[in-house]
Amino acid sequence: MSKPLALTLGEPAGIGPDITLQAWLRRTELGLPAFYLLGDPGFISQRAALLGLDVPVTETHPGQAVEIFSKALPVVPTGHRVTAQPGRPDVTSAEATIGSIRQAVLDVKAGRASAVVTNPIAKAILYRAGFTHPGHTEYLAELAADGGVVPQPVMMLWSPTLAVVPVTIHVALREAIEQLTSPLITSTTRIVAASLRRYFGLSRPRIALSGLNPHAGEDGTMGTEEDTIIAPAIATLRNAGLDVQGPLPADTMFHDAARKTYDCAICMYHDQALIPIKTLAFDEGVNVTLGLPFIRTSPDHGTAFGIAGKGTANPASLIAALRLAARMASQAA
Ligand SMILES: NC(=O)C1=CN([C@@H]2O[C@H](COP(=O)(O)OP(=O)(O)OC[C@H]3O[C@@H](n4cnc5c(N)ncnc54)[C@H](O)[C@@H]3O)[C@@H](O)[C@H]2O)C=CC1
Ligand SMILES: NCC(=O)COP(=O)(O)O
Repeated sequence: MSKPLALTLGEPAGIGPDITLQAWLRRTELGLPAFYLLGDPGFISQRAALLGLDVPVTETHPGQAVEIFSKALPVVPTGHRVTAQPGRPDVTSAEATIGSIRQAVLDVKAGRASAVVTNPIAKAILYRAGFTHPGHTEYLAELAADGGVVPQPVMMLWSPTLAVVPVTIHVALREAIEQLTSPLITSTTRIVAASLRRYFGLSRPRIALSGLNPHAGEDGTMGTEEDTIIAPAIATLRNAGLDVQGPLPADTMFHDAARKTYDCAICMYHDQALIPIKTLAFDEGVNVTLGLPFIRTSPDHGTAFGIAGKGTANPASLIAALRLAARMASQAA
């Protein structure tokens, strides 16, 4: 791969810096794709020293990152000084965190990077600093807007054993039910099907849609959204030639045999989708944003403030995110 991956700073008081350093240290052993970190070189050197990790850091620009990567961690400065202490987040880091996401998108749009990989952010901390987007997923869609048109971003959590998509994303459960419509389900499913074809090489992806209510509504006795919203969406999708099954009871669609019948499970709300994958594949799960004009992946976990700066953070999910971004980029090339 000729272009590097652009890796964002994330919340600097969290484990993002720790897992970035650990991933770089394992680059040769694991044959990782080249990446550069968008952040403050001095800050990342300090975290390496705190963790006792021998990671040389080189301040650079994206064009030199691939060459530098074998010898040092390439860091592209964003112009924000970072002073965060592990486990003690505060709003003063917010601009550095947000600035690195903005810069990563500029880099990928300008062809300087092959994909965006994000380190975890602490949403509540960014909200306190005035950030108005629920999370990366929605913010990246705003940054991807073309001529004022914001694409629909779709959150997919992917692992070798399971891929899941929540139709509604970062909203309260009550609001998720209100947001649920047949057009939202069909547009989400179309984006998922197109992305599985384009980036994952599945010529005819098999998609399973969950119900919303217990037992998928039990014939309308435990809720009617299956009949009034989800089944009509499935009919539209089948008429368009997509391989879609459902609505399936969410409690019985994730066991071993059931998972073999589909390539991706589309669920109606955040926890319905994310609980099964984080239970089955926390270490290798990757959060992918579909529907954007560029590739974005991320570890499936959050900032883990309790273990930041302690040397116990597992870099496996970030490593999986780096690998998947590179795989998607080469599949799409
Ligand atoms: N993509 C992103 O930016 C995401 C950000 N978050 C944010 O993270 C913050 C904390 O969220 P939580 O629900 O506590 O989830 P979390 O994933 O940060 O932590 C959950 C548990 O898993 C452990 N853990 C997480 N990652 C680990 C790793 N790499 N190695 C070892 N142990 C690990 C933590 O120590 C904790 O016990 C929130 O502010 C949330 O908004 C959460 C998920 C994704
Ligand atoms: N639970 C997943 C999550 O919070 C990740 O959100 P995003 O920041 O990638 O939009």
